[in-house]
Amino acid sequence: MSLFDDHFDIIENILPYDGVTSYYGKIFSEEEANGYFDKLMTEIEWKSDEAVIFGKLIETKRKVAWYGSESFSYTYSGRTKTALPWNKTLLEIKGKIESISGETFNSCLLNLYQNGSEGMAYHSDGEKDLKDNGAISSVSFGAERKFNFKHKTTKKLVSLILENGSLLMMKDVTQKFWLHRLPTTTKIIKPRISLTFRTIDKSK
Ligand SMILES: O=C(O)CCC(=O)C(=O)O
Ligand SMILES: [Fe+2]
Repeated sequence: MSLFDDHFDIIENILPYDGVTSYYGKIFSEEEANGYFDKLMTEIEWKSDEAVIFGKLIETKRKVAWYGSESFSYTYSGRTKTALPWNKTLLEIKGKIESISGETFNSCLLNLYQNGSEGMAYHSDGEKDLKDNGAISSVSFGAERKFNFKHKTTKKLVSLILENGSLLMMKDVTQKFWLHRLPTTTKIIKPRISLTFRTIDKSK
């Protein structure tokens, strides 16, 4: 299948300035997306996330997993993790987003939020192991959730809904100027999985 066989209602840039973040909408059919959701629930080695906050080791409710092309180690929130090898499902999804976007990725952080009480606070993904200004692709399965961006200095807010089977691509200087979060909500009672594909720069 060529790039041009796919037609999406892409929003080229949801940000008004200081970065490029494209929303491709649903890149998988409802049926495909639900199939991937079920596979990822059972195939992925989900673990509670651990973070060191104010010198204390805490466990988050959100579950995570870390996969990659090599057994990369990845440090965030003061903890180092080692990537598991890709499985068939992840390679399929990775292939699809690479063909759509023309970008390549060598690792993926997966998040499982059981319901709206679980989210992720404002942060940017400019970790030192990542390629500078490398694209970060976030694919969503399951419950639709709101997603917010906040500019680091102007405090401008941008909000969108991440649909089942959708792709959001943060590129260029987005991480440098904007924070993003998955806000919690009492309205959502179903689980959501996100896959955030990244590029680890081994020379760093
Ligand atoms: O779940 C999401 O869509 C966001 C995840 C995220 O920001 C991250 O893993 O860094
Ligand atoms: Fe993030």
